[in-house]
Order: sequence, then C-alpha cells, then structure tokens
Amino acid sequence: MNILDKIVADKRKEVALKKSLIPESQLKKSVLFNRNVKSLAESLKNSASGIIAEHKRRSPSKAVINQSLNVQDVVRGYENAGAAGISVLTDGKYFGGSLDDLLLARASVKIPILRKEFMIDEYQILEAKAHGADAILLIAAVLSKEELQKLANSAKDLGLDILLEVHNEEELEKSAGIPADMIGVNNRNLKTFEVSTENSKKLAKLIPDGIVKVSESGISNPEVISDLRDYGYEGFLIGENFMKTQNPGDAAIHFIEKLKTAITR
Ligand SMILES: O=C(O)c1ccccc1NCC(=O)[C@H](O)[C@H](O)COP(=O)(O)O
Repeated sequence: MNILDKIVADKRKEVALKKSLIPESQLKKSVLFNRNVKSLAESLKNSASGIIAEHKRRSPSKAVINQSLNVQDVVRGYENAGAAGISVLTDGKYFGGSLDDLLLARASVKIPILRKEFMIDEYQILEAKAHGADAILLIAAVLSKEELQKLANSAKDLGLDILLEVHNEEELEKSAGIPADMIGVNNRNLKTFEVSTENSKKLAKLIPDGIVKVSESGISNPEVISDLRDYGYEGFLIGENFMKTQNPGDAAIHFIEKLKTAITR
C-alpha cells in the first residue's frame, strides 16, 4: 500500500469515529458556521504575491519540519508579509495538525483560510465550515468523479471555495465539470514524493480558462513564481520553505520582497 492509500484508509477510520462522537447537528451550532466566508480565489486574483502560505509541522516526505512554533504567530506573520491566503494542515497523524490549529488561525487573521485535509466525506466539509475555513481541498488522486461531485456540491452549498488538486492529465480529465474555483497542480507526486515545478508548466494549458490556477509544493525560489506567472498561475502554495525557518513570517517577507524584484525585471 502506498503512503497516500494509507493516509486515506486511516482518514476513513478517523472520520467514522468522529461522526459517532460529534453529530453534524453539533457542528452546525458552531458560532463560525454562519460566518460569511471569504473567497480565496478572489483574494489570489487581487493579490500582488498570490502566495498561499502554509502552516505545516511535519510531512510524510520530510518528517519533522518545525514543531516549536505557535500557529497564531505563524499565520499572523504570513498575513503581515502579504500572503493572499493561509493553508492550515489539519491532519494529525501524518502532518501534526489539528482542527484547533484551524480555529486558532481563524481567530488570528482576516485573510482567507484553506483547510488542507484529505477530504473523503461531507462531514469533513461541515467541520471545515464550523472551524472557520473559507476554502477546502479536494484531491483528485483519492476521489472518484462521483465523490468529487458530491463533495464539491456540499462545499458550494456552504459557500466554501474549492481548490481541486491534480497531479497529471488523467486527474485533470476526471475533474472536468466539477465546480472548482481553483485548480491546484501539485508539483509533488504524492505516491513517490518526487517534486518538479515543471509539472505545473506541463499541465497549465490543459486547465480551462476562468479557473484560478494554483501551483502547489516544492516552491523555494521567487524566480520560479515569476516563471509560473507566465503560464497563467495566480496562486502559489508554499509550506516547507517558510516553515523550516525559525520565523516563517520573516521568511515570507523576504521571499515576497525578492518576488517583487523578480516580477518587475
Ligand atoms: O508534503 C508531503 O510530504 C505530502 C505527502 C503526502 C501527501 C501530501 C503532502 N503534502 C501536502 C501538500 O500539498 C503540501 O503541504 C503543500 O503543497 C506545500 O508543499 P511544500 O511547499 O513543498 O511544503
């Protein structure tokens, strides 16, 4: 079994357990459930940086990245640096995240927040809304077309933006007709962990017009963003490059300063 299949198998068990403890009716009582969400896609379109900065403590590909920081300090630093949005990993077992991280992030920043999670059930979409997310992630590699449609409808009913993640042409074809606000091309192969930003360039022309293009993973250099903008990308998801430092907010400030120079050259 590859790591992605293992993560999803664990997630199915986790969601089943949670459902038995916290009914959907309780999630809908959260004060955040009726909050007006903000559009991450719109924020990316109107942003100078286009950066979605991620809170990521560890990962299957890198083990520990940074476990010593407060989520609120990290996300405030990102907002202050000029990020268009925040991504919060909520998976506990493989990424060291939690729904509490999402709540703390929500309480700390005004910019849109993506719940970065392996979504396999509509229950998790309700959870995302109840904990203050503005957008959710759907990963084409782990969902059938029918599942994608069902989860996307559920997100749209709650007013949440959808970042639909693909890694190859086949997944992009499967995603046709799904009401995504953003298509994210993952530069990391989630089965082998190989990373290449060339993947974003390869798939760019196959993404339908009108959908915000996001390049995800393995971005550590502003020149890469400058290059990907020429392929129509408006969003750039960056985790490890910021989180591996002692001050991710400062790292984002320096990155965005260099990005401005790279873009104007
Ligand atoms: O990051 C991993 O190792 C990983 C492994 C398996 C499934 C998902 C994984 N990452 C989730 C992400 O999509 C990234 O955290 C995100 O794109 C940021 O990537 P990076 O800038 O390379 O930290």
